[in-house]
Amino acid sequence: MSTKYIGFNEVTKQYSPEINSGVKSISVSIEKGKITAIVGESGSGKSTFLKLLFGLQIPDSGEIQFNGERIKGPSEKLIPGHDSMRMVTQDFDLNLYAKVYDNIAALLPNTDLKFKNDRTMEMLDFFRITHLAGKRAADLSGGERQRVAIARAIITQPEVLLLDEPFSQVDTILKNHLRADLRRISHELGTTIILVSHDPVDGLSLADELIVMRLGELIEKGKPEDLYQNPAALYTARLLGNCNVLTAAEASKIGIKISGSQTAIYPEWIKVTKSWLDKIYTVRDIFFLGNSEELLVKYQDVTLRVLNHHPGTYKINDSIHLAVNRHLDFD
Ligand SMILES: Nc1ncnc2c1ncn2[C@@H]1O[C@H](COP(=O)(O)OP(=O)(O)OP(=O)(O)O)[C@@H](O)[C@H]1O
Repeated sequence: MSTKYIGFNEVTKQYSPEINSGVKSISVSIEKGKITAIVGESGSGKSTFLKLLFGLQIPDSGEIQFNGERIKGPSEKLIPGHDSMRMVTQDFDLNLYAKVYDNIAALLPNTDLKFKNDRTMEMLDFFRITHLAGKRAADLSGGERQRVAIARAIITQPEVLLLDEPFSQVDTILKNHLRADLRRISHELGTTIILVSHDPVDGLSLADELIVMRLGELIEKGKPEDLYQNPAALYTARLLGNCNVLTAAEASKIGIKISGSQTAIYPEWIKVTKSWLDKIYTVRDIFFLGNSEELLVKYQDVTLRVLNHHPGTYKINDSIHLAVNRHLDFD
């Protein structure tokens, strides 16, 4: 049997015996060279997962293995944290009064100064921050600091890069850059990247694998497309897709027979049709999304959100017909 690259085996960490906290009985493996995103609502245990993996927390029970060896807890190491991993936290951990160049170079020893300088310049170039080399970290924007923090984390070529909420401080344009940077790190350097995000869309668009967490438990793991299209849990569909959720009675009212007690319908699975045989829905509100719009429609007391790719076609109070192409039923 081959050794798992990263493996959690029945890992539990509770911060307090009385209240539900931390993570519970997590068993999962993470593959080398992939980008894995841990997603879940606030307090679901995502950061705890990352801290346990890096060795900043020790499990109450169970074990975490990396390359066949147990991850040591903070009390077992002189400097907490695994030597083959680097973690970028939300506060970036930069020396604010040092220049960008020195923040990055400081991670390399002085034994080979040419190598140190070449490697630092390479990192600055890789992250398109050469022009910031002489600026103090304190004078950078949030997005710039983030790139410096990631450059600093990968200059020593760690096997694993752990990122806690990397997208929390960046706007949409920077988010696109950061996403591309992380893909490049993964593809060109072969670094295994594990990131935590409270916005599942970030995970959907970037990760090779998603781990879905809720209340400290692992709900499911899989490829983003698979989890989006065929989630095992309603929680996953809600988290990833902002789906409509109907009870069996509500579904029946709009002519859908389901096999469980609830059904999930993504807004893009509903089409506006021309058929006069279908039920008549009333457009109650319209939310412009740029290249599409979301229609809030109502039939009796059932409200649905529908994605319309042709903004401007409908007005509030218009009567429309709908066809539900797909739904996911849950017990
Ligand atoms: N040091 C701590 N002491 C006590 N409870 C903690 C501690 N750290 C986390 N918790 C609790 O453990 C649970 C999981 O927290 P964690 O930070 O891992 O979740 P998260 O999914 O990363 O949340 P968020 O998205 O809000 O950052 C939460 O209920 C939290 O309140």
